[in-house]
Amino acid sequence: MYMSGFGNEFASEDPRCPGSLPEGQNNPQVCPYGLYAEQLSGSAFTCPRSTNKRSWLYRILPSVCHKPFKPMSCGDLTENWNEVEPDPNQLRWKPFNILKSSEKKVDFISGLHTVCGAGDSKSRNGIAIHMYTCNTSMIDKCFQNADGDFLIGANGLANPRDFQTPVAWYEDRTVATGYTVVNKYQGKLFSCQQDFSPFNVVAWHGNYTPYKYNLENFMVINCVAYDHADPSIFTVLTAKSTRPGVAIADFVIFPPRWGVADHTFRPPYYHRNCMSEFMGLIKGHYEAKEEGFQPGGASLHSIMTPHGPDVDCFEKNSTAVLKPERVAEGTMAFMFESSFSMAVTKWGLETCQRLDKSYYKCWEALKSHFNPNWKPSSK
Ligand SMILES: O=C(O)Cc1cc(O)ccc1O
Ligand SMILES: [Fe+2]
Repeated sequence: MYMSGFGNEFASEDPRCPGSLPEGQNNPQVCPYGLYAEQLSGSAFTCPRSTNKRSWLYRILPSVCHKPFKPMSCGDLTENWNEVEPDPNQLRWKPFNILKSSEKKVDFISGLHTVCGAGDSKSRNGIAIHMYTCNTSMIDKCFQNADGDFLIGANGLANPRDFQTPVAWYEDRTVATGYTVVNKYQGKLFSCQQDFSPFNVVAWHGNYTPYKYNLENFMVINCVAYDHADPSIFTVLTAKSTRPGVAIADFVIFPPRWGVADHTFRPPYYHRNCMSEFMGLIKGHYEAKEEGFQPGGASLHSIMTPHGPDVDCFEKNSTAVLKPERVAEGTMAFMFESSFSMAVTKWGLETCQRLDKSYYKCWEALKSHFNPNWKPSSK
């Protein structure tokens, strides 16, 4: 069950415990049902009210009831941005491998591999892009990320009502064999043990919440006259930096839509960007590259690294008869557009063995169409 809305003040009680959310105050001397009150803050206390985020959780036991955190193996999760030498080339990865669970059990945490990033979790200014591939559920184990939320920000053309926040639900479960809480803290993983399930929130209220959003619901706006609008029109979420308009990362998608622009080369243009562009394909074909960029794969076009449509896309769309047509049908590609100049990790460049070494060839056959005798009338 979910509640709909973006940035709302929500309130929720598990229906098994009516009245579990204290009325009129956050800290009654004794909470209903003998629950513990616990605040989860998502902004500094001193942020102006309009940007302040926090939720009040009423739990069976507070989160603090755990044995000390101990460092654990981070696998291929890293924020060492100096592992390999900088590489300004266009990079493209084939679909990342998903191991069979009979080969090796990989859960969400051990399945996290850092591909690239920049900045630093200590100064809390930066970005890291991880690939996860997993084949195993986490049993009696959960994950918290003290370094940042996985994807947050303000809304773009995603309708607020399509953001879905879970209602309160608890399990009152003692785990004698131990429940593991894994914490990502300053780029490293730590784990601790406790003897109960942390999914014990009976009631809560507030505006700092997890949510899910179905990308298929995005209300697409596109050019209805001429020229190619830049992809900011497809922004789902923005992680803002301190500079207005300059994002730590915009999360942008390329959803199915109508292409109707007149006298226009409709696909993405050739460009060099003062931002980094990390792209992934979830399904279908990306409009600027019908081949090579595969679902489950990725690409990185670093700051000022030239890129654009491959030769087939260019030739086809330079001569196409421009009728209204569906673009990207059955497709979902996404991009993190970031103001950070990202470093690629050793895993991303070497260990994963998914780098497409022939990527640059998709532009090799582009030929000159230059005609010095061209006259405006020959248009
Ligand atoms: O490079 C890309 O494929 C992403 C992209 C798409 C687009 O429509 C305009 C600019 C841009 O960077
Ligand atoms: Fe681009």
